[in-house]
Amino acid sequence: MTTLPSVLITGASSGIGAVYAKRFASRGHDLVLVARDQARLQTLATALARTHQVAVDVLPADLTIHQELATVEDRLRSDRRIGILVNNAGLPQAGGFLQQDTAGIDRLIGLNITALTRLSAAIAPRLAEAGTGAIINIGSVVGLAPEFGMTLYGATKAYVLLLSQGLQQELGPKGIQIQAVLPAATRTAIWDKAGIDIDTVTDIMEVDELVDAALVGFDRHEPVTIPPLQDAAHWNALDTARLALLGDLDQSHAAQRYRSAS
Ligand SMILES: NC(=O)C1=CN([C@@H]2O[C@H](COP(=O)(O)OP(=O)(O)OC[C@H]3O[C@@H](n4cnc5c(N)ncnc54)[C@H](OP(=O)(O)O)[C@@H]3O)[C@@H](O)[C@H]2O)C=CC1
Ligand SMILES: CC(=O)[C@H](N)C(=O)O
Repeated sequence: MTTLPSVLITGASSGIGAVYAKRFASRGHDLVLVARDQARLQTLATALARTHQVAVDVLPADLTIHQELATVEDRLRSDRRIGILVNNAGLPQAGGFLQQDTAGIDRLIGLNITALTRLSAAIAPRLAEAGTGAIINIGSVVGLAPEFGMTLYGATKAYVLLLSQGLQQELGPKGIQIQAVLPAATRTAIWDKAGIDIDTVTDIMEVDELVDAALVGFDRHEPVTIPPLQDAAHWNALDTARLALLGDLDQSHAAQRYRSAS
């Protein structure tokens, strides 16, 4: 029996989540796999259990349906073996902002924001009490790039980054490791769901390379890991500029440029 924490991975039926499942299984962690496609989850679970001699549970759930989300929250609250949550399930945006309908907006925000937040909130108190554990949130470089024309999706990923950074501040001192992972274009089924022909994407990372790099960042306890970013100095400069901006805020007076001339 393993003494390592179990890992609950959302969106484990394909792409990035399925590779996280393989990697954590190969490290000897028991798993709980969440997604809608029970058959795919079961096939993966059987293969991983056989290959790595770990226990793999399948917990099918549509995380945009509140009752099904609640089942996963209950599992995170009650199963004390689960010490790592990988918030990976996510939907892309098909079309521009004018093409979004209300049901689609609800679904995208429901999965990319609400489910990720509620699952984090479900596990965090138990991890804080234990003084150990980790939450990995999968964001996207699109969350840094309003220029990419995926405004709604990008906004959900900007939320993932800010939530993760806030949780680092709040929960880091309580012993919980928080990592935001920001992939760029990665070869998975998400492109098809976004209505984009993957063959038209010229620079694309293979999913194994993406997850292996993200896990290097995890093992180094990086708060933010951006596998495709070649020079980490760019991220550091952005963060330094952000802190300088905060230091320049005067809450009591408007800046001179906004004061009337009279
Ligand atoms: N691939 C890329 O280029 C990039 C991806 N990302 C992010 O990586 C994460 C994983 O995406 P990726 O692996 O690429 O895409 P995939 O489409 O391959 O995987 C998405 C996963 O989410 C699950 N999922 C979708 N909808 C729901 C739902 N309603 N409830 C529960 N699970 C759901 C899917 O399973 P099922 O259908 O069985 O429910 C699937 O396992 C996402 O958050 C995405 O935004 C970030 C940057 C780049
Ligand atoms: C299809 C996409 O937008 C991709 N998931 C990304 O985040 O780059």
